[in-house]
Amino acid sequence: MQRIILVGKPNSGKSLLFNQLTGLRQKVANFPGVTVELKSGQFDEFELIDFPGTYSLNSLSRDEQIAIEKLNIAVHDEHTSMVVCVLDATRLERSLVFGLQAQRLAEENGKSVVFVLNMIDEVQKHGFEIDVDGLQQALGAPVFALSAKKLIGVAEFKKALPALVKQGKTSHHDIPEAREKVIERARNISKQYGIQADVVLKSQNRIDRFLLHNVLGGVAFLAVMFLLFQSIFTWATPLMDGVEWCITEFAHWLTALIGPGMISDFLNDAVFGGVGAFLVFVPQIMVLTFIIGLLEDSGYLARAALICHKPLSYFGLSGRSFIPYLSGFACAIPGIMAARTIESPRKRLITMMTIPLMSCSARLPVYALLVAVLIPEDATLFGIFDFRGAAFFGLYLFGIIVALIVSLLLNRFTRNQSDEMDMPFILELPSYRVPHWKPLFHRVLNSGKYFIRRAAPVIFIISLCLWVLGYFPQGAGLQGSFLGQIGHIIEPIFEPMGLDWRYGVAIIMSFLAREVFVGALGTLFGMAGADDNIAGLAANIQADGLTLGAGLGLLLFYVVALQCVATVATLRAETGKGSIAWGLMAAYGVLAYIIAVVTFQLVS
Ligand SMILES: Nc1nc2c(ncn2[C@@H]2O[C@H](COP(=O)(O)OP(=O)(O)OP(=O)(O)O)[C@@H](O)[C@H]2O)c(=O)[nH]1
Ligand SMILES: [Mg+2]
Repeated sequence: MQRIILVGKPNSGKSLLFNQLTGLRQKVANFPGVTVELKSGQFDEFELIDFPGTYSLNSLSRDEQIAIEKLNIAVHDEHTSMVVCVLDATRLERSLVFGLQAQRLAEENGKSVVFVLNMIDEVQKHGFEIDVDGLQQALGAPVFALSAKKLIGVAEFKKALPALVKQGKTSHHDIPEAREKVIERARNISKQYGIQADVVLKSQNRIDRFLLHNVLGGVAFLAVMFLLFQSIFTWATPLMDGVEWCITEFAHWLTALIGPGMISDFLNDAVFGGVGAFLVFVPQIMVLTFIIGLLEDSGYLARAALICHKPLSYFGLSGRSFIPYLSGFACAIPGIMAARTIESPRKRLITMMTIPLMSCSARLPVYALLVAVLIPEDATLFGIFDFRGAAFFGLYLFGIIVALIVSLLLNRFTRNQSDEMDMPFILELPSYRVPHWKPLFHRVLNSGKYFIRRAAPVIFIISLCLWVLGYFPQGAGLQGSFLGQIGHIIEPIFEPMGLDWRYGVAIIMSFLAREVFVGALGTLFGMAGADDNIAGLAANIQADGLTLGAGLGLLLFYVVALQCVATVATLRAETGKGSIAWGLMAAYGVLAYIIAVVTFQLVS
């Protein structure tokens, strides 16, 4: 199959164009360095490959190096027929530095080149027009002006591309090799055909004067972060109540239909109690995805990274660590992958090792459940903020603080002379944009679907096993059941945390996946006879008398413990060392246990 490769400056809209051409849904966001791996899809009869963005052929960061290596391989490959180079029309000069280098590389190897002048809608919005024919002449290759977002010119491009690929017309232009010369030519071309950069920058600067201000910028940053975590709780509550109501009503209806007996016990305890208790929290994960998506699409993230650079560098991290950290709030795995954009190998390693301390969405159900148990519903902070929301913020903050302390220690232990010379922190600030709503809503829906698909089967199987072990021998009650007997053996481990064996079983099971904690507890409490309040697990736990110290200790345990096999596998792949990955799992496990025990002893 003939291959088309899609290259260009970071944040120029390659992935969005890739999605429009292939119908796939690769991640698109408004900051440089979103795509860190090659992604492949099909367009027409061709294979289309989306590359990570690169500023030039001599780059330092890991993701760009990978892209450059792969680009070199691709242009030598006989299957590659065309290089499509995406230019950001609002930042023509910067796009052309890599664009011209890529054109030279492609033409040297006999591949044809086409330029896409993307973001043309933003140029038009400012009342400008670009002389596409002139630009075409200057570059000596076809140029398609389009907007991958507003779909201007995309249909024409789709129509013309196959013929151009088949034609395979290659030409040779005299493009200089030296970087300075390339920069000079890029500047000349953009001066002649591009729009004046300050037109676009003006409105951006006005906002940045506030958001990047020494003091106000910091305050705005903290406010944004606080609102983020507050809203996870407050926005999601009505949705969660809705889901809970539906599950409870359905459970009552179905069990009434079936009548009492073993099947009805099973449905109540394992299915509605276990899987149902977990489903209640899915809206929260969707709200979190929505808010992170808003931040990513608006262009604020790059500013936040800039604000955080100085404070983060005290801990041996870089401003570039911020975006991987924030991705870690959704899930550690893409967060660890995103760390590839960090230039310094040591900072990259420290960032990867501490990302698992960012509270990922799998912890949300556990937090929400225990916070609901420990804090009364109508408690407010200063009469405005929901106390439960503030507690959420506190938990996330605790994870961040532990991550910073661990980074500081790792930085002390691994520092050596050679990397004392820090590279300057350079990050391109993207334009502020209105979020692209449709993909954002798709992403939100997908996050819910993905979460259910990933966790529900595991929770179902575990609930089933727990239920069988807890139901038999029949009539012995939960305490006398097989599960109870096993539970009593492990109980001494959890006693110092102030927890009985039922929590112990749920904690051990949650090393498979954190969400299992909620499902397992749901099943266990369901079997203990509290089944008139099926999905209302929080109320059941409250009635059972979980103490504040033990509950708080348990929460902090979940903040710190690394209970995710997939994360360990990713850490192993990205660091190249299994010992680091498994070592971290053990170390965070022990630390979490100690924190929980100390909290229980202090608070009780
Ligand atoms: N206004 C406008 N925005 C666009 C257009 N194309 C892409 N964008 C936005 O530009 C941002 C970057 O898009 P991506 O497709 O992620 O860019 P990329 O080139 O793949 O970036 P990297 O993966 O970081 O190299 C996103 O916020 C897109 O919504 C366009 O034609 N017009
Ligand atoms: Mg991309």
